[in-house]
Amino acid sequence: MATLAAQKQHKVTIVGSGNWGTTMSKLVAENVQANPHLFQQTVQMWVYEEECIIPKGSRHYDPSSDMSTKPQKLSHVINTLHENIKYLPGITLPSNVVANPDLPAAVKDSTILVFVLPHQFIPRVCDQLVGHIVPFARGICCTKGVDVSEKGIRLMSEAIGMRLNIYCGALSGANIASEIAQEKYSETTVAYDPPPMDSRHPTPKVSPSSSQVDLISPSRVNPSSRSAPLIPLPSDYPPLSRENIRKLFHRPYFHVRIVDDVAGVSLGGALKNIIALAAGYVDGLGWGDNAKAAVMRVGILEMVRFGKAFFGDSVKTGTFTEESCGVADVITSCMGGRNFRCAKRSIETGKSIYEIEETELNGQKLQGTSTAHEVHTFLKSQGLEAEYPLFTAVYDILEGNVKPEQIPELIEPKD
Ligand SMILES: NC(=O)c1ccc[n+]([C@@H]2O[C@H](COP(=O)([O-])OP(=O)(O)OC[C@H]3O[C@@H](n4cnc5c(N)ncnc54)[C@H](O)[C@@H]3O)[C@@H](O)[C@H]2O)c1
Ligand SMILES: O=P(O)(O)OC[C@H](O)CO
Repeated sequence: MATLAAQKQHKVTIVGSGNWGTTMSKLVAENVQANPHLFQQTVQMWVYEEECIIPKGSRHYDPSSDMSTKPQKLSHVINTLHENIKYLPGITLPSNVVANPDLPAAVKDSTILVFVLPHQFIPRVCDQLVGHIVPFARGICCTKGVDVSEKGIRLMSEAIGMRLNIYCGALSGANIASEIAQEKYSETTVAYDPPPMDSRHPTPKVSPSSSQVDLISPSRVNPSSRSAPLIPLPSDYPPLSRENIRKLFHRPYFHVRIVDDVAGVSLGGALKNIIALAAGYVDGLGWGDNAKAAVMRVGILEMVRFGKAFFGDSVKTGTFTEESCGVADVITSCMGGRNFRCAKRSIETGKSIYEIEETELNGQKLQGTSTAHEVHTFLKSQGLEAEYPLFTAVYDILEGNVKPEQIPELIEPKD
């Protein structure tokens, strides 16, 4: 009788430990416990090390303890208290989350790398990862942003995939981290279109109602732009099929829908942050919900136009209009996201949004401000600023070239 080859389990590392990074670590750690045949039981969480002190309002505050009186390494505090007191206070992390400030050690032998850093840090962190990851690792990018350079525009998943020569999918949705950390129901979209070599078993249907889940098409990350061909996953690991990737993220409170449109999912997450700034501006002016809905409508149209214009036919309109990563993320971000809140506060207080970010976010980072600049740089290089009046208006507001009160005239179609 034939014996089955001994199966290894995938080691998972979360690269990032901010508000979303820590939430991701929590839900992934719960899922590896639920799937011990697929995943190793410890989830490494890379921490960009800093010193912190337990604040007075924390449930862990104890004036007789060093942690409450002397600055401590954040990674040490997380591993001792099982709580990220700085970026996700009040949430207990499973004990199988291990905070690790040593990047090469955190990713050593990991076959699944989940990237959850603010997008401005991705290129430098990827440079530090070169030579330290297994060559057959696969990535999932949960970062919302784009990578703009003199060469043009790339998705963050592409920036990761090309730098590390790995396949990288994307996860994005209407996902305000603090709600998910409290296990309140939400949906997300995972774009995972794995190389055929990863799906040794037939890919099961994920949701019969989705028109997109059955499609297996070539990777959107152009393999020719890699320095070498993708390295197949060794056969003693479970296949990294869509279903197994889904098992890593899906929770009873975090519902995953899988699509194959990596570009659409990534662009939805990046561009909605510009729209959320516009929504914050009009709300800060006291213009109410109709005005917010107007900038959301125009923003969604620009998002679709942008995707189709610069990422080709692989981008599906439905990704923006039907999935959590599109319209739903625009809505949630324009109601309660940090970009929305900080833009609104900047109008209400007369302070710059950068000052609000610095003084009110306790180290958390806005993505919309830099994305507005990056998208503008790219559009200008194409001579197409006028085709994207809302994105351009937000850039001009940030630069002080126009006032938020001018948004209606700026986004009005020109004959
Ligand atoms: N927070 C959310 O609700 C949420 C939800 C979905 C997606 N996202 C996306 O996830 C990504 C990460 O956001 P977040 O909310 O986890 O982070 P955050 O804004 O809460 O925290 C900032 C993080 O950046 C780290 N950092 C600071 N300087 C650094 C450096 N030089 N190099 C590397 N890291 C550094 C900090 O240690 C911290 O972990 C963003 O792209 C964001 O848009 C966030
Ligand atoms: O708080 P924001 O504005 O970074 O948005 C958070 C998430 O992206 C919402 O889905």
